[in-house]
Amino acid sequence: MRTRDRVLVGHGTENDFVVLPDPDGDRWPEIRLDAAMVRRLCDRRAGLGGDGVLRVVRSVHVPDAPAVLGDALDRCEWFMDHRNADGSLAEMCGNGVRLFLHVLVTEGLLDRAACADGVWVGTRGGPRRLGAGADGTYWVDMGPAREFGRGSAEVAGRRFEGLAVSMGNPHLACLTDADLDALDLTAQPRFDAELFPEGVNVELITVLRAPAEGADAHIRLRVHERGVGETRSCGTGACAAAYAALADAGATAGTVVVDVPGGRLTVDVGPDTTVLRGPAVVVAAGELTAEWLGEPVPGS
Ligand SMILES: N[C@@H](CCC[C@H](N)C(=O)O)C(=O)O
Repeated sequence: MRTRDRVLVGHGTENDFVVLPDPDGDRWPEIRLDAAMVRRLCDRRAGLGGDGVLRVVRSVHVPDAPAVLGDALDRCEWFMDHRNADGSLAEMCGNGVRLFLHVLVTEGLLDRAACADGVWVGTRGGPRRLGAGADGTYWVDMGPAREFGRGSAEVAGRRFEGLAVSMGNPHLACLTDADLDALDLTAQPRFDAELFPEGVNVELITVLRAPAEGADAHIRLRVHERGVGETRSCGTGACAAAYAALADAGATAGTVVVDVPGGRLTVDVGPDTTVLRGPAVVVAAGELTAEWLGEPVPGS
């Protein structure tokens, strides 16, 4: 009988994840980590609860890694195999990838000193460089934001216009003067399926301090995530929102402080880079029980 499975729960600005260490790819193959298992793990009452699952696996054990990483496969020892809470795959996760690096360090799979200059990690959105800051936070360079038009979303009967931005995954970043606290984000926003054939993460953003020379811009956002629902934070959403706030002010670069319901992130937008910084926390570590897994219970 298989020994019980090690599992961790953690979060980045309260965007929370179930983390499954599977370095050699033999514990959680696709056939076992199917959509139904992801939904069970993320269930907040009958499972551990989370906005998604992160499988910590070496890239060589991920069947689709060569296709998504190409020549970068050699420099990406590790692969962040991310799933949304509904079981769907996502290309990228800005909060998850910081937690992923933190787990590599805390599980003894990577030396923290090795992250000082940055390490490459594989994702379905391509390779990403990330590292540990001296203050205990983590950073990730998402590469440049890619704008692909304007669109709109309907949230609780109200229409919001925004920029379509890819951070590897799709976003609609809507600047608004609406009272963010008063918005009901419980239902899936309606969106333009032609612009977003794979679905979209919708950010509603208010500008607290507009981008200006010599001072960081400051924005606040709420987000409805594809495959999850409203979450307390979204790292790629913060990057898309920072890009949209800068673009609205006619800027293409700058630092933007992003307040999310679960905390604070910082985004540095440069000509070819989007560097996201923020915390990552492991809350608990333990084992899944045979009882929950539906396997023979030892001693019974
Ligand atoms: N919370 C994440 C984004 C996770 C993926 C997203 N729901 C999608 O389907 O694109 C983040 O921190 O970026």
